[in-house]
Amino acid sequence: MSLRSEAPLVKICGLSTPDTLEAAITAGADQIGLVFFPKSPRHVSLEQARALADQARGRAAIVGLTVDATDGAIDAIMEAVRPDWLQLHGSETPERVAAVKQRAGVFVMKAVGLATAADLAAAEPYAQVTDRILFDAKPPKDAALPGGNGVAFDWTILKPIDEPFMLSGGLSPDNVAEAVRISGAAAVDVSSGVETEPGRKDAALIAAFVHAARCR
Ligand SMILES: O=C(O)c1ccccc1N[C@@H]1O[C@H](COP(=O)(O)O)[C@@H](O)[C@H]1O
Repeated sequence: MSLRSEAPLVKICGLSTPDTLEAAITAGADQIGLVFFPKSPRHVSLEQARALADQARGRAAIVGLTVDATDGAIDAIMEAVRPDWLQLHGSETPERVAAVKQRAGVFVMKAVGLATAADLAAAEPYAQVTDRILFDAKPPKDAALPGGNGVAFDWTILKPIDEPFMLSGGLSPDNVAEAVRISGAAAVDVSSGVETEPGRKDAALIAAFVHAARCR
């Protein structure tokens, strides 16, 4: 059982404007996420991402989120954006995660979708090849996106996990403190819970989320 007392690391994902990026950094976010997935309302071009990354560099860790990206796409992101982390949010195998990590030479986190405790077994093969496991909710059956759906899951199933992990899925300023308390997460990640509509981040919600995550 994980009984954490220190404040969790906070990642704000899907930032796409200089103003909301600045709001996340000012609020004290540890990591900022840039989404490279054209189906997402948070997708950014390489040019947009390069400018946002330049604004964030040295102030918060930069995470590039990809979904089953090709080597060419990974190379293009690494060259243009130079993220500190890659977040692999598709159906990448452990072998693919290891290959991406070696190719890119940065930290890699792998998202694993959970609905029930039985789904935890899917994370085991990634333990040796990833720098962090990100437990997210399994997407709804008809979802267009593999993440960023604002769907939560039963956080109690994470209680037995000993290794530090990141938690996402339907987190918001209203529930993040309880989610950390119940799950024991070392880090939290939010996208739609700090938006007023899909893809539109809100500075006040971002500040409220960071505050709520840290003040338990
Ligand atoms: O945010 C997106 O648009 C996205 C697209 C494709 C894969 C993952 C995506 N976001 C990640 O999904 C989870 C949960 O997000 P939410 O807070 O429930 O909206 C989070 O890890 C985001 O990084």
